[in-house]
Amino acid sequence: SYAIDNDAEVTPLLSQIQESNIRATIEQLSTGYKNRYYTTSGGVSASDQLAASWRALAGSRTDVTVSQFTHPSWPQKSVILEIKGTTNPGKIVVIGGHLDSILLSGTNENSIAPGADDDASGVASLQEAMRVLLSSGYKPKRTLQFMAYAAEEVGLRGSQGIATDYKNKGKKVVGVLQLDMTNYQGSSSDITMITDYTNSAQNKFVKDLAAHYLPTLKVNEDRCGYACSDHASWTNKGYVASFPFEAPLANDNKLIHTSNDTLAKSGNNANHALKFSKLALAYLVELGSDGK
Ligand SMILES: N[C@H](Cc1ccc(I)cc1)C(=O)NO
Ligand SMILES: [Zn+2]
Ligand SMILES: [Zn+2]
Repeated sequence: SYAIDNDAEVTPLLSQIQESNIRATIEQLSTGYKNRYYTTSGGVSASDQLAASWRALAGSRTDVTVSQFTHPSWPQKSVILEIKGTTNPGKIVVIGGHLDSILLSGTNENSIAPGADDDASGVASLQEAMRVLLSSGYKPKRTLQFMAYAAEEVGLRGSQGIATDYKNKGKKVVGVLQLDMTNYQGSSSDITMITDYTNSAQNKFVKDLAAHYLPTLKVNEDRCGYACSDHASWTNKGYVASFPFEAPLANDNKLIHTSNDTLAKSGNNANHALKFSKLALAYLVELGSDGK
């Protein structure tokens, strides 16, 4: 069962989450490259530059490491930042989003695929939670891992490679949260919990976290109908995963996978992504602070 009993730590950290930082990261990722496709120079550079910026956020903390996960059959690497747990480092809490972008019409070296919502928004949301946890000096009991997956758009391939590796090595991942598309508010609801290819007990925990820490937010649920993002890679390997999404299926961002998936289409702000960044921080601290 999931306890929600770390208000003393979570509440002050939540107030440090800033929309302007999330917006800046979405801007950088969606305009800094023509595309972030898993086989192009833009896709490779985006991975390398994200690793560099996460290393900068890590600063001099000796309990933090940044690595790139090499995938043998394509050039874009996934990026992983780890904050090692203090008393229970063998238990791992994972939060992820995907780094790559795509054009439905086909993607080559010069394609314009900004992927601002899909999924710069998810990476930016988790990165802002990471920044606050790192700069505050917060030390989790369990290990926290932040992941920017490669090659999600071409079959959840980066997360599948990582989840398979973790399973083969018997790594104890206690929970996974996926952030894919967090910044387009297609409906009046704030957070839509995806119920297929996810874990119902953890989904309830995430809903309870929203009710406890973000009580003004409207939370509902919906199905994807297929393995629609990286949470499915973890679920398929027997891990516990949840996927809070930007809107019900019927109201999701219709501009994804086109050259019009830009920050401008979300009002040039990250107000919606801000909610997911706060939810992510609450998830990481509540699950990361458990001694067992
Ligand atoms: N198909 C997914 C986006 C997506 C995810 C959930 C729902 I509901 C609708 C759409 C994708 O492109 N992920 O990169
Ligand atoms: Zn996506
Ligand atoms: Zn997509």
